[in-house]
Amino acid sequence: MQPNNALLKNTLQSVSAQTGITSPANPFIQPIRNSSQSRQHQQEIRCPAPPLKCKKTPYRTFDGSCNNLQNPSLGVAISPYGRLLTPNYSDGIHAPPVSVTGEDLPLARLVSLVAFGEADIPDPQFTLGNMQWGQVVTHDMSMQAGGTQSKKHKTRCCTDGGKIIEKNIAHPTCFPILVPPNDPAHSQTGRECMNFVRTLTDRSQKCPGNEQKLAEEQLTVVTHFMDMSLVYGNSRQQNSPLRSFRGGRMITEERNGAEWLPRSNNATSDCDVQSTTEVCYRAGDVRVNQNPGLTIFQTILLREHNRLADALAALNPHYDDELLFQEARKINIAQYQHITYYEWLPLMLGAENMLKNRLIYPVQGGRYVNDYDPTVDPRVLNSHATAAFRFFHSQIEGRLDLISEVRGMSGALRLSDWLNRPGILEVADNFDSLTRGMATQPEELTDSNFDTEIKHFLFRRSMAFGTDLRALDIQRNRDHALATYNDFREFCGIRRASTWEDFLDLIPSKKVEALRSLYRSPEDVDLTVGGALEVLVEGALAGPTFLCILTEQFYRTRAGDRFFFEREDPLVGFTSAQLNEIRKASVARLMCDNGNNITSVQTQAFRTVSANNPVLPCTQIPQLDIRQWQDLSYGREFTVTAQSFLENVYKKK
Ligand code: HEM
Repeated sequence: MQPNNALLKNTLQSVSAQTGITSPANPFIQPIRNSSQSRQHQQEIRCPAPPLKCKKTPYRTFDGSCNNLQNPSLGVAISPYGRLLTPNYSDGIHAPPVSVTGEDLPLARLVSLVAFGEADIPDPQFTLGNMQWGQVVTHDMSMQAGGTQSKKHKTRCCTDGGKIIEKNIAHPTCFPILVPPNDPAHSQTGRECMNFVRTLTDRSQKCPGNEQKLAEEQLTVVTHFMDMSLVYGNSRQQNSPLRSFRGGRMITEERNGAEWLPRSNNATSDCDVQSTTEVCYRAGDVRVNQNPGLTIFQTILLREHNRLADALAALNPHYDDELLFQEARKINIAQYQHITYYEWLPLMLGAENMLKNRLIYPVQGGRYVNDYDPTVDPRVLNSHATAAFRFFHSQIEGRLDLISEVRGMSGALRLSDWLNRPGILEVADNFDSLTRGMATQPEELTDSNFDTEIKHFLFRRSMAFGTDLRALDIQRNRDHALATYNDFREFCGIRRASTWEDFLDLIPSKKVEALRSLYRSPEDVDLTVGGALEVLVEGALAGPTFLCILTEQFYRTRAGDRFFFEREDPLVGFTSAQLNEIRKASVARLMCDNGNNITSVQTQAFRTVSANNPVLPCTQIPQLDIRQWQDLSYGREFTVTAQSFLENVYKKK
């Protein structure tokens, strides 16, 4: 079956027409500050040894160790993803899956072109901020080892001219995405190959536990917990260079009256900058610069930390830097977990579904929820990170609107012009205009369409075309050898299909026809593909199979986290009065408090503006009252350290 050329031509034309939209000239003029930081970029990927001893402390470790006291390594940075089902390697250990007939699976790029559309349909209910928060949660929870994501990978599986490098001379981790003949985009430039490097595994990195030749498990290099590791880093070594060690603050750089993320000391390797003076940032996560919306949220969350640290310092001048830092971090993470579980996830997974499956509880005020269960495995599931959660790539919009305080549109950016080039945020009013844009512009409808900007132009770096995120997702599914769509249907209690017609219970007939034209058997359909073609469950933004995986993941992420913010635990929890304040947090409040000069936003910023959700002055958006953190249990004459604070916690019990 031939891909639909006409459709692509139309969309290509409309995208190139967008190039005319405001694309501010290269504006980045700040001198580089030399620092000895951002060592995480050269970090070697080695599985850590288990911690020798876990300390009793109210605070999380940076690397996620000692969250589970019975198994202190569970969920630590640089460890394997979890699995729900046995991997589907064709050799049982390492080789990507093939068809049940023994033949190759259809090319990932062909599947992307034939099974997925690229229609531009704005979502009537949800804003671009909804999509963007999802990427924040993603980056907090996982990052496949060895991936550079936005930066050009050092391992080349294709020549720069787009030809395949022969298997016998290519790097063993190469698994290039082959471009089908007549590809509507790449046939125009003769590209035959898109780079793809396989994820590093417990076996490739010689991690303890897989000395026998067992099936490989891919490694994720960030902590599995929802702990804002993207802001604070995934180890003490990553965290230290991000801290100012004064007043509990993280390092920021002040320019033009605003606080910005600190600059990377190697802009040319960390970003796709066009000059060495162009701004490129560093943060707890190396993906920080990937796209403007992501960098905005990273900045907002960093500014929020410093805002909280300053407020705590004013309230408790006897606290030392470490205590201020850890308390601000604890509040920041709690607010973020609250927003994620009570404001964001209900839109994605459906509030009723979440209540039913104990992902949220109908609690208010300062009431605790004591559902921590040390037997729950908190690790990020491979099927979640590699298939189900990536379905929300469908929400990405290729055009970013610049919106003024009175909610007028003053311009727009083309996404592929600004990937890995964050300096655009420091130009004029762009930071606030794009933040308001995230609260105003609709995201793309969550469906089987993926924006041309990510399907044909991703990371194009001034070239005519780039790579294809949908094809990357499909190839990654095979790299990680996820069990098939049919296997996951069965796992989720849905009838296993034995004929193509059996898929009609969840997938529209046109899409089943597309699958039939691509795959040799219903048994071959990749999870990433089948799951993304299902009709959405009422009230949620995923079909039944993905909803089952996502629900399982977010149950584990809360019930398996000893530090989850709703716990009553006197050591790691909050007082009831403090919990009541945490529950006032919202993404709207974060935008109000941490924009450069944002003075109004709607209360539910993940939802589009409407009569029920009007833009309001920030003064009307509920706000946490930091006075609940005033600590009067010490005399003011001496400095309170994290250690003496802890001793006091014990004394009180
Ligand atoms: C403009 C926005 C975004 C861009 C450009 C983007 C791009 C990418 C890229 C390039 C990868 C790695 C692909 C690979 O090599 O396998 C990736 C991985 C991923 N993305 Fe996105 N993404 C965006 C937004 C989102 C959103 C909104 C979500 C979910 C709500 C999401 C979820 C994921 C997940 C779960 C992964 C795998 C993470 C891991 O390594 O374990 N992304 N994305």
